[in-house]
Amino acid sequence: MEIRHATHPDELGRMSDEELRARFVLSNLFEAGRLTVVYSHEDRMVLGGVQPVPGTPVQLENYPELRADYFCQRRELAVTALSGSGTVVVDGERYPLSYMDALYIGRGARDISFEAEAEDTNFFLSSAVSHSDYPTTLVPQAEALTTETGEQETANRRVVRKHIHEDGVQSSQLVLGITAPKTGNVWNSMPPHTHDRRTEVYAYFDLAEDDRVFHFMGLPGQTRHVVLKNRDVVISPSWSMHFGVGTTNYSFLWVMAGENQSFGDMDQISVPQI
Ligand SMILES: O=C(O)C(=O)C[C@H](O)C(=O)CO
Repeated sequence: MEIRHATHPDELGRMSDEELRARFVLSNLFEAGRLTVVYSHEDRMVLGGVQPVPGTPVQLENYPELRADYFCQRRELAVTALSGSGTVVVDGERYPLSYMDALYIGRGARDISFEAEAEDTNFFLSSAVSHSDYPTTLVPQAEALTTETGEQETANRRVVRKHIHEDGVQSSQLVLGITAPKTGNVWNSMPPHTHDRRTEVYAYFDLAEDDRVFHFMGLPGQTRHVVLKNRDVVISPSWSMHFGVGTTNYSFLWVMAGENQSFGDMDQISVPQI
């Protein structure tokens, strides 16, 4: 399991573009028949991707770095389908997952595997340390709390779906949803914000081969950016702004962990402050 260390804001301005990507961007998480996971010391989140081949299930391993008897001994896990459809099997119970469905798996689940029904089925994994037991629960896309925000005039009208959140499926730390700018809209998370109490990870998807998202990070007045392709993932430390603009519209999964689970606990940054 690859380890990504935590970052002080002072380091950001000194990093080369390559160092920036090596610290914050996870590329190539999704490879046919493989499960790839990365341990981030930002709120101890584990992030991963699996693209099972139909007919060949992939088992969630126990990684020695966790010093645990099994992956979810002290952790909760969310599995979200970014494309395709399949089944997540948790201790013998089968949970069908289609595009934009999410499965919350509570602490204590021992035996977890991933099966694909369709070609190009991609499941994104996000996990945080858990101090409570909450039931494993499927959240189909249609049952996510769905709202719209932003304005067409400023190219940021978008649909925000919340799958795991304070007023919905309970978790110890994870707060997770999917946002999709509408056709002709390209900006996300405008105006930008920080939430010093939570790390946030964005996994961009639904991008065509030739499209890219320019994702901005850093302190106000000290922004850096990374250029991301389909299914690239970017880690935002709690002190960092996180917003992006695409060469087209796209979808992105956002997942947070940290001190609280309050979605509204954020400090807005006005555009001139960026
Ligand atoms: O487009 C948005 O606005 C978002 O989806 C914001 C994310 O959910 C987020 O960054 C929450 O902190």
